[in-house]
Amino acid sequence: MTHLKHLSQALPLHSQADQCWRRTRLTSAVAFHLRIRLGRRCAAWSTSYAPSKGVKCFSTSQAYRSADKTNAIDIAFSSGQPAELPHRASKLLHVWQLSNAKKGVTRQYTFTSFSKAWRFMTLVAEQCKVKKHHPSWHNLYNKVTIEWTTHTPEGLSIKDVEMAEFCDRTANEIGLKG
Ligand SMILES: C[C@H](O)[C@H](O)[C@H]1CNC2=NC(N)=NC(=O)C2=N1
Repeated sequence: MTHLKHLSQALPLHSQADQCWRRTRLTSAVAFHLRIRLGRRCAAWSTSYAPSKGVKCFSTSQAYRSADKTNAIDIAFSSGQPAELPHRASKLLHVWQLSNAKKGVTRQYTFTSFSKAWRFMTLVAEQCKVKKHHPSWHNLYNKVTIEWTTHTPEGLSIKDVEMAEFCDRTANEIGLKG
């Protein structure tokens, strides 16, 4: 390495300046290129698969790829769903858990009384009639456990996500314990 230092020192002054100018141009061109690439990736990541909590714009392509895989592949979506489904589904996952071989989502609500749990179930049942979509659920006193999945086309569909969002809104309006 030392001989390189000697070589550059031996170069005429205008040649050293030229080298320096080239290096500067190269560095800023690379930086610009990286900013564009990473910027695009982060934009794609945040609009398609980013979870609502803990969204991170990863600065390396490796981290981006693994994060992308985790969120895109870990849910078994039904076929023929709208483009916004992965994003809306991933937003649920801070309170819902994947179930049924990752083809469904499940959540347990705890209310302060049986009558609040029953009111919740009544409102959800009314919405099931509207959407023609029905849960698998269980009630024990003030607790309701509910699971959404789609049998045809098999997987997690937009109807499951819409119903899960409806459940969260309704439960919050009624008021949860704690
Ligand atoms: C014919 C009728 O629309 C279907 O059987 C509906 C009824 N409710 C449903 N509910 C759920 N959760 N998944 C379905 O695939 C489903 N299918």
